[in-house]
Amino acid sequence: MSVAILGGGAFGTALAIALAGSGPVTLWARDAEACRQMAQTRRAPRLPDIPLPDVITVEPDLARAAAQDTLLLAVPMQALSGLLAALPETRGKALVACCKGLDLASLTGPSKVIATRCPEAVPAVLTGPSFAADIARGLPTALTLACADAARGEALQHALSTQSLRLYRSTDSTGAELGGALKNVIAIACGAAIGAGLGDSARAAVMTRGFAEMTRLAAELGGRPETLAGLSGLGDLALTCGSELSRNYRYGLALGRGESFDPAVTVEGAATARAVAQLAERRDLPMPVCAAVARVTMGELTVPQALESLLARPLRQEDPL
Ligand SMILES: NC(=O)C1=CN([C@@H]2O[C@H](COP(=O)(O)OP(=O)(O)OC[C@H]3O[C@@H](n4cnc5c(N)ncnc54)[C@H](OP(=O)(O)O)[C@@H]3O)[C@@H](O)[C@H]2O)C=CC1
Ligand SMILES: O=C(CO)COP(=O)(O)O
Repeated sequence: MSVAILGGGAFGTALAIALAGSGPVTLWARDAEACRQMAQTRRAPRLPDIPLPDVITVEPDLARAAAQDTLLLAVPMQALSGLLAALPETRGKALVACCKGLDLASLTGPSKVIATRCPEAVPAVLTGPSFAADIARGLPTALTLACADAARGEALQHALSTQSLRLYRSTDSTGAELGGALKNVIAIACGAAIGAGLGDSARAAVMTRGFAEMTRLAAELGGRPETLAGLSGLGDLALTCGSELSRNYRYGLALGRGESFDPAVTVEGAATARAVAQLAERRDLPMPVCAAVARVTMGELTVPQALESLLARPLRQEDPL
């Protein structure tokens, strides 16, 4: 199986470094000058401490990179549809989404975006708790490889696992991708809670009620609740809501402290919160934490106002769904 990674940011570079131990890998980035520098210096700008092994070919030409038979899509979620539209023939290829979010234009996750843009390809999702720097350093990591086609999913699981990167397989792409998308929204809420000085107990409450919202929306959209309890849901929620290495969590911290945040940093949870709020409204689903994150990140509510509205909700039974 020949592999190309499309997207030369932190995660794409980390995956390329991890997979380089198994054989040749192609790494495509959209900026030709950045590609030239990476090829020359064997360092990537978003992961500068770890050298690129020689078996990684840095490829500025998208068509040449996309000639490989397995393509790992490691661009931000809102860029996925445009990238897919630019790909040449993808018939029969495995297109593995590595992005975590919902597409604002279609309100769908990456596997549906792939199925819409590239109907002849086999969509899959690689998701779960993993910081790019950990993967690139070869620290032990467990992720979910989800593919509705069980046989192709098993082949991908074996091809993309390494000694330190352990993939578990699933056929529930919807549940897996929603876990990865929604945990970013909850991580913003947890960061805001800590940033506003509300304490660790409040963070645990937000995580747990946020997890109920994740499970509720995933079940509504056809995902399996047990998938949400796995690496792609609960596992990634635990990592992202508790570590300042997470950009979503750090963004939430800044919101809670009333500080600014660098707009150039990739924060997937903000757009995803807006998509979730629209989906929840259309389907009349209670998603109060996600709705609060959407309104705070759009500047419609302050963190104290969001807190007040969450605490004013009627008391209810503790049902996850
Ligand atoms: N970093 C991490 O620890 C993890 C990230 N992920 C997910 O991976 C995805 C990518 O994140 P990450 O690599 O960290 O983000 P980065 O911000 O590090 O990099 C984003 C990359 O995407 C490129 N890009 C942006 N827009 C486009 C576009 N329209 N077409 C082509 N390339 C584009 C950027 O190019 P340029 O530099 O030219 O702007 C950059 O190389 C996200 O969905 C994230 O949630 C998943 C697990 C872990
Ligand atoms: O998805 C991640 C960890 O699993 C990375 O989280 P951030 O995008 O918040 O940095």
